[in-house]
Amino acid sequence: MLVKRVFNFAAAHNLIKYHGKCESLHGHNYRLEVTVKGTTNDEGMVIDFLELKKIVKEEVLNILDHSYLNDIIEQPTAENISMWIWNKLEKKLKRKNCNLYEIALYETENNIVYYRGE
Ligand SMILES: Nc1nc2c(c(=O)[nH]1)N=C([C@H](O)[C@H](O)COP(=O)(O)OP(=O)(O)OP(=O)(O)O)CN2
Ligand SMILES: [Zn+2]
Repeated sequence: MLVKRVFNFAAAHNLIKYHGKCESLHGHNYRLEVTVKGTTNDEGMVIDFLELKKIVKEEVLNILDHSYLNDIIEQPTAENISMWIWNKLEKKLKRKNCNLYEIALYETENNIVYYRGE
């Protein structure tokens, strides 16, 4: 069973190794979807939505929201940001009954990256 929670954060970046308009400093309102896969526990939950929110807030949003991403992630494309988020969350979301399944990062409503650890 898959359980997903949706988050939003705003951040600025410039893609230094990219030749085009995204070389210049600009920002996005990112939509982040974190999906956990597993089986239900005694409480009937794969993972408590509130716990998922706390972990993502502490590990990701408190760092990335309203940040200049280049200070945190080298060449912060949606692909590289997704991998960084995966690496921050994978161990924190590993349980007997579930683990991290997918990161979906929407840079715009049309530009989306999905990462499942490979
Ligand atoms: N594979 C990737 N390609 C691009 C990335 C990326 O992270 N991965 N990033 C950018 C720019 O940073 C940015 O996303 C471009 O955004 P925007 O100009 O808003 O994109 P669109 O022109 O497609 O605008 P829409 O409103 O979504 O149509 C570039 N490429
Ligand atoms: Zn951009």
